[in-house]
Amino acid sequence: MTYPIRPIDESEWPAFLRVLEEGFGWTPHPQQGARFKAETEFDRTLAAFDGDDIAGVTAVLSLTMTVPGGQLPVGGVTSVSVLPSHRRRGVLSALMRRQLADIRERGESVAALYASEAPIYSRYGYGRAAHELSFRINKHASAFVANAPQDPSLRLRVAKPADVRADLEKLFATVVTRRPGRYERKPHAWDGVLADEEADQRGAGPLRSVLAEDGAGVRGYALFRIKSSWDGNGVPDGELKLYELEAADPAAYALLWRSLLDRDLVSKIDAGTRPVDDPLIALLADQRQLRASWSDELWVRLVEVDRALTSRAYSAAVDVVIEVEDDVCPWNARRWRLTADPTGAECKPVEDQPDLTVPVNALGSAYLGDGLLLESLAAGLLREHSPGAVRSLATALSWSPKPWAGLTF
Ligand SMILES: CC(=O)SCCNC(=O)CCNC(=O)[C@H](O)C(C)(C)COP(=O)(O)OP(=O)(O)OC[C@H]1O[C@@H](n2cnc3c(N)ncnc32)[C@H](O)[C@@H]1OP(=O)(O)O
Repeated sequence: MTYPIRPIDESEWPAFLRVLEEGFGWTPHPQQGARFKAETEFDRTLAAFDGDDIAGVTAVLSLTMTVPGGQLPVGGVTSVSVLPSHRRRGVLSALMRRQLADIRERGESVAALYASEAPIYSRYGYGRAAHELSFRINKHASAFVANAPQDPSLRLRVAKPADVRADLEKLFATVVTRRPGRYERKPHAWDGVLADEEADQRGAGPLRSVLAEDGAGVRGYALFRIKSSWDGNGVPDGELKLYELEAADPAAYALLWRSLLDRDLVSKIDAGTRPVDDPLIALLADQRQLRASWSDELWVRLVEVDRALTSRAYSAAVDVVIEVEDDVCPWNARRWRLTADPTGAECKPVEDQPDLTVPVNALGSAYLGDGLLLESLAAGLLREHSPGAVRSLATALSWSPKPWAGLTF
């Protein structure tokens, strides 16, 4: 069976939303639904129709994402859902193929997404490109190393987040270009970050902020909620749930963490998503106390391999012929010679013998600099024809800091 696919217009939003609600088993509260609609780019939605009814949906957000050495327009794939009555009939596959063709036509060479489940997207050429750590720290075991940075000119300011939105936006704009995977926030995204209706609080009180600043301005901020409680013996046992901690420099970063870890009446700090190379790991005297858990974060798809590979910077020189396997975007499936060094890159179609053969999702997983090509080689998922070719490409593609988006889209 085929299901005709087209973008929806605004009048079809309730039907589009219903498919998302059914797929995710989720009901947005009215303000959440309004924010969601406001950030939807209707000309970038797609719906698969069964007669007059929508059976499956997806959408793209036009993101400006940091990649190694710069920023790039990236198709941020979101809102993927197929009605439970229509699952496993190829609706998602049809939507994904059409969406990738649209993204290419739009001129974006890279697509990215957050996956609800890890097994879904590699078949469409997406690779696991960034990871996150969650920390669950006991305040009483959170001492810093003796040489943690300190800056006496820094002071803390407690403020209602909505009152300091301009400061938060300004600081965020200075840090967003520093780490691959981060993307610029539009006003709707900030509305979501700062949303504070009771349903957003989930029993953990209002959104709070603390800023680190000096005479010249704000150098960092943290956004969090506190769920206060006392145990049966009357000992304070509050929990601080951290949403964001951004800082322009190490001293502001250390001060903000210290202010959270030392918070009175709090015994546990739950940091839901942090980068895998979070400087807090080095600051803590006892890293085991992070009680970290690890998960995939962003998935990346090279929609046009050559343009994507020439749109980022390289850590080292490389000259390899890559044979790319790609069933979903056949224009990528050929041999490419990548010649790159820290001053620039060129990627040309060639007929030469390949140095390595890679599925396109392996390139996506290496694109933001996480160094995952060597992991794929060790797992037997790549074919190396010239010894050392994978290591050479992996070294050139690797980047510091490690990729992390930090906010679901
Ligand atoms: C970026 C985001 O928005 S992530 C959100 C994704 N959405 C959800 O998780 C909501 C709940 N789930 C759903 O709506 C649906 O199950 C979807 C969208 C995940 C899949 O839609 P379907 O139309 O059933 O997928 P489709 O029939 O095209 O499946 C294609 C292939 O993927 C496989 N597949 C689909 N979903 C999954 C899954 N969750 N886990 C493992 N394999 C899957 C199918 O088995 C099929 O494999 P095959 O080609 O070897 O037969």
